Amino acid sequence: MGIAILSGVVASLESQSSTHPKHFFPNAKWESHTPGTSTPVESPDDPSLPSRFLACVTREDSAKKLRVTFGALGGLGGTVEVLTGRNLEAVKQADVVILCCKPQQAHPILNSDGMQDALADKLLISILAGVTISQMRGWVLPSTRVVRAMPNTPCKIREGMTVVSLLPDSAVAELDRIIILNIFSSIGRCRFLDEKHFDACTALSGSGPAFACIFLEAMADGGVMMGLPRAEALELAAQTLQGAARMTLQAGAHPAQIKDTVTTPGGCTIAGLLALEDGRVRSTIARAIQIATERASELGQPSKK
Ligand SMILES: NC(=O)C1=CN([C@@H]2O[C@H](COP(=O)(O)OP(=O)(O)OC[C@H]3O[C@@H](n4cnc5c(N)ncnc54)[C@H](OP(=O)(O)O)[C@@H]3O)[C@@H](O)[C@H]2O)C=CC1
Ligand SMILES: O=C(O)[C@@H]1CCC=N1
Repeated sequence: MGIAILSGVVASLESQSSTHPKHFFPNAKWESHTPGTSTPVESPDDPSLPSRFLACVTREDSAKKLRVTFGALGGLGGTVEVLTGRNLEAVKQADVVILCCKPQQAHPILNSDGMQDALADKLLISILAGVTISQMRGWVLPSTRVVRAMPNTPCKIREGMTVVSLLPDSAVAELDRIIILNIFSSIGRCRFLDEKHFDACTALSGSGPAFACIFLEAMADGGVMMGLPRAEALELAAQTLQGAARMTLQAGAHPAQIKDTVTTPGGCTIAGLLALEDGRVRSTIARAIQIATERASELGQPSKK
């Protein structure tokens, strides 16, 4: 997920630099550690804009993959510095850290020698499922501003959905909010929501691309069953799902209204819809979100066994 965030941010900065060159600061100090941690240091001209990125991992194999991935982006992607086993060194140089490790790795990482001091007075954005702001506050110094964000993989192509939560008593300043929006609005939609909704958001939009792709793949399979070539079936299914989603997002159409408009009386759509209802597709999908929400709440928590 860290790769998706950093790839999207880099792509966004590239497009800004070509349209608004004066807003782009290639030598500014904004560093980002991904996937383990992601750390920006502020630009001398505009402290809310990123310019330098550090990506941290523990395995040299991962580092090699990251260098290839970011190198292939070209431009700013080639400037991403990938560090192996050097979290502390990277965090010390940074103002903003994005924590992108697995939920159970947060505590050991944040409690490693020198990390609390390195994070003092900095913005720490965790994208971890399950791990609460209160838990993380207990693992850092009071001066570290802790925020949770739940992005999703489409951030990689700047079509992401990110939900951000901060506690009402949070010391998160206006500049932090601008930095958070600069990061996550540049790679898709970004919305602030109360932390009590975080597990549901984790399931719905965080895990959502996986659920949507089951539907996408199944639609394409149906087309293949009826003789369509695989590639065309997938294109038709993907563009159709995108079109329907955009009608809701851009035109404000309710899904039921879109469905009714497609459904010619006595036609083929109602025949297909009834087959879906026979398979209890709605409750199956909704229950998947429920179960995933319940599982999200367990992640990063002490085992009850
Ligand atoms: N995948 C998704 O769609 C989403 C995931 N998330 C959250 O993002 C987090 C990561 O998930 P995901 O990307 O799927 O998991 P991955 O296992 O793919 O990524 C974890 C990354 O963290 C690195 N890492 C592990 N330990 C350390 C460490 N001690 N120091 C530095 N880097 C470390 C790993 O590299 P190495 O193995 O080399 O150490 C790896 O690159 C999870 O907490 C998840 O809840 C949130 C939203 C969506
Ligand atoms: O599967 C997971 O736990 C993570 C969180 C949301 C998406 N992936």
